[in-house]
This record gives sequence, structure tokens and C-alpha cells, in this order.
Amino acid sequence: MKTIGILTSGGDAPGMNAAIRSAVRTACHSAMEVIGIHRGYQGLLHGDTVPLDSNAVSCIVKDGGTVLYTARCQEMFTQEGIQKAVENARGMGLDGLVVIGGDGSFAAAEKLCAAGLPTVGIPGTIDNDIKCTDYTIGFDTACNVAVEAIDRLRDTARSHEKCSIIEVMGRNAGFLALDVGLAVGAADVLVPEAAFDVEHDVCQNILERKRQGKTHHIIVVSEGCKIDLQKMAEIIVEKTGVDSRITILGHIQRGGTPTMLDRVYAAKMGNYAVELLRKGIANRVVAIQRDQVVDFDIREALAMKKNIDFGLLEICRNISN
Ligand SMILES: Nc1ncnc2c1ncn2[C@@H]1O[C@H](COP(=O)(O)OP(=O)(O)OP(=O)(O)O)[C@@H](O)[C@H]1O
Ligand SMILES: O=P(O)(O)OC[C@H]1O[C@](O)(CO)[C@@H](O)[C@@H]1O
Ligand SMILES: [Mg+2]
Repeated sequence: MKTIGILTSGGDAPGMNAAIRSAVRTACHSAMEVIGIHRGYQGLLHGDTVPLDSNAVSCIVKDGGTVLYTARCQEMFTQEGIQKAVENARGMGLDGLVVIGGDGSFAAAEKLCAAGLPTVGIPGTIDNDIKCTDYTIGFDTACNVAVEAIDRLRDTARSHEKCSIIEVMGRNAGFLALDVGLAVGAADVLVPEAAFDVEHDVCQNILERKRQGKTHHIIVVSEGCKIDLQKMAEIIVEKTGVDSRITILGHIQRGGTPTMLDRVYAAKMGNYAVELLRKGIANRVVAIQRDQVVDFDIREALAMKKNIDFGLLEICRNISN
């Protein structure tokens, strides 16, 4: 391959820049040309590009967000959009494409592969919800941001002897909530993968904790639970007598300096993706399995199943009392 394109798509994730840098520099070492595509698939459809050489990616390794910008693009859900993207890629002289994004971005990448554009995916999403990989770029930073915020919330919850209900991101998956809940020593963690009842489970747990002398309670809720937090707070007050406050952490979890872990995985996976394309191997997804970088056929990768660690959820709940 002589010329490759690179884009970031879906929600931005800290470490995406480190992956871009690694991919670009790896390509440069093999005398490949790199074209950066702005705003994900939107840029592919509208020819919004920038040439990337080694200097263009200087000093971005430490920056959150993505220098290529990112977007969600409705047109890619249509066959016409996919065809146009492939034609545009050919028009740009691309022999291959690197897509850094989440499961949705990979679904589009799989369609591009099927339509004849050699593509390799790098998992980049704070949700860690891509089935074939143990790890997605951005997850560690997002967890650390949430942990720091919740530690602060604990200070005030403890001082006022309240229950603090905190919603963390994760879309439909509880990976972020579970690890964050464990790390902050939450009284309870609610994830979409495990059914719960506020009155019977959450309130009973708080009452039991009260009996044990606990005076404040941290409850981490995954956004995927799609629960009315205000209502939940009211039920807790009514059933347990503990005054409750809610906090939705929101987009703060996507920002900030990427942690070392995110930078290291990003560097490894950016390099690996370009090496695959250089060897003429495409239609793959790069992944981390047992700390090793591996790759999977993109279609097979999308069909895989990934679930939260229910054993860990149980441990988290057991050690809350
Ligand atoms: N089934 C699909 N078919 C074609 N294109 C898709 C599909 N799903 C997603 N895409 C494309 O990928 C883009 C990003 O997808 P999505 O919004 O799901 O984010 P993501 O890549 O999963 O990242 P994150 O979950 O971290 O935000 C979509 O806006 C769309 O352009
Ligand atoms: O950027 P938006 O459109 O608000 O999307 C938010 C979603 O993106 C993510 O931050 C990353 O997928 C999810 O956790 C969240 O559900
Ligand atoms: Mg996603």
C-alpha cells in the first residue's frame, strides 16, 4: 500500500491522538503517504482532508480529544453513503483506511470492507464495549476522571451524611460503571446487564448499611440503566430517610490528558494497524487480548459477545458492607 487514510469516528476518546501519531509515524517509516480525514465518515463523504506527515503529529501524544475532529454521520447508514465513501476514498488515491472509533464506527468499516475499501479498525471509545477486545483506547482515562470526581463527591456526601447517586457514561454497557464503582468503593453499582429494583435492592442495601453505622452512601449508576435518577433519589429518601443528591458526570469523562495506559495501548495499536495494511492485510480489527495486540476479521469481531464480569459485580457489592 502506498497511500492510506486515517479518521476518528463516534465519541472522542483520550488517546486517539496517540494512536493517530503512532499510525502516521509508522506509515512514514515505510514511505507510505497518509491522508488525515476530518470529522470521521462525514469528511470521507465530503472530501474534508489534510495531508499528514511526521511533523504534523508532533506533540499531540499528550492531548485529549482528536486533532482530526470526530462526528457521527447518518449518511453512512445508507447503501448510497457507503458507495459514495468508497468512491471518494478511491478518488483521494487511498489504498487503505484506518478507522479509530467504537462499535458503530466498526459497523461502518465492515460495510466499507465489503464494498471494496481495505480497512483496519482500532478500538477507541471510553465505553470499552467492543466485543473482540479486552480494552478500548480512552477507557482508562475516562475511569480515572470519574473516580476523581466521585472521590470529591464522597467528601461532601460524608460531611452531610447523604446518599450520592452518580451517573457515569457507557451508552448501553456497564463496563465503565463497574470498574469505577469498584475503584471508588461504591455502596452499590447499577449496570444495564444486571436487573435491579430500587426499593428492594438499593434501599434495602442502604438500610443494611445504616444498621452497620454507615452514614453516607455512594451509588454509581450506568447511563445504560436509563433510570430516572431524580425519582430514584426520592424513593431512597422516602424508604430509608437518607437525603439523596444526584450528579450526572456527562462529557467531562471524555476529556483530559490521556493516561499512560491509554497512550501505550494507542501507540501499540496504531503501529499494528498500519503494519497490517503495509503487509496487504485488511478488513481486520486490532484488539488487545491478555495484554497482547492481536487482530480479527472485522465481520467475526462484530459478531462476538462481550459481557461484564458478573463475578466482579458480586465482589463489588459484597465488599460494600
Ligand atoms: N450499523 C451501521 N452502519 C453504517 N454505519 C454505521 C453503523 N453504526 C454506526 N455507523 C457509523 O459510525 C458512526 C459512529 O457510530 P457511533 O455513534 O455508534 O459511535 P461509536 O463508533 O460506537 O463510538 P462511541 O460509542 O464511542 O461514541 C455513526 O455516526 C455512523 O456514521
Ligand atoms: O457525544 P454524545 O452524542 O453526547 O454521545 C454520548 C455517548 O457517547 C459516549 O460518550 C461514547 O460512546 C457514550 O458513553 C455516550 O452514551
Ligand atoms: Mg459505541
